[in-house]
Amino acid sequence: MDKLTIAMPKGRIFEEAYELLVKAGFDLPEELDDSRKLIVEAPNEGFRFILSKPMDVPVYVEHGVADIGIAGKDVLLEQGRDIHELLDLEISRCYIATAGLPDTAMDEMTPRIATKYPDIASQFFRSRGEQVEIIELNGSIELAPMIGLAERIVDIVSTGKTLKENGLVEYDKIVDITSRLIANPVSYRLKQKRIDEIVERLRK
Ligand SMILES: Nc1ncnc2c1ncn2[C@@H]1O[C@H](COP(=O)(O)OP(=O)(O)OP(=O)(O)O)[C@@H](O)[C@H]1O
Ligand SMILES: O=P(O)(O)OC[C@H]1O[C@H](OP(=O)(O)OP(=O)(O)O)[C@H](O)[C@@H]1O
Repeated sequence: MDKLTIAMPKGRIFEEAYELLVKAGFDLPEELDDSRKLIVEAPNEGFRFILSKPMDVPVYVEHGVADIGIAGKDVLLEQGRDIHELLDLEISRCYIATAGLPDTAMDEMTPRIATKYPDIASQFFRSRGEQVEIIELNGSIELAPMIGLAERIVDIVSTGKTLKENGLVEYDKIVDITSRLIANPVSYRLKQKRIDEIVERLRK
């Protein structure tokens, strides 16, 4: 049987995704959860896991070097890649929102928006007919309004703790986010039976 390659995101989605796979009864090697290896075999399942940055999971899947993978809906919306979304895993729940300093209007000619999600942010402001300048950052997005780099941010909110502790408030909720099981379209066609079995076990 052909080995199935599964792209797993490292970082905060990993723990919940790993737990979900264990709950679904998959026989996973301990080293998947407890090593620095980037390729981990699960011989009893006929799987091979590759461990990548969350933003890179859809890249591996789109190029077909991973058959399936787990990715945040935020990453899927931002990248708009040619992949199939198979299942909402309902893990790593959060949402994307605009936020900024309290009681501030966006009354500049072209307000600056700091974000890790330039596409989602542009689309949101375009849909409201507002012209903005997008400033792309890689993390600590909440810093931007505090230090005068931007009037608003577009970022993930989960507990709201980061906004609160930095004296920021939420303005608009843009979209709810959870992690999804995704597949390469060709892999899905060729290995549909095995992939559907995985989907069914995870759905339960
Ligand atoms: N606060 C949060 N609560 C729940 N899920 C989150 C939260 N922040 C991000 N996520 C989800 O987890 C994914 C990012 O995970 P993580 O923070 O580990 O990676 P990252 O942002 O690439 O971080 P780093 O670059 O520090 O590795 C996002 O795509 C999103 O779907
Ligand atoms: O609402 P909360 O529960 O506080 O979570 C939201 C924070 O979590 C994420 O940041 P992350 O920890 O990934 O840090 P980074 O943006 O600096 O990478 C996100 O970008 C927010 O800053």
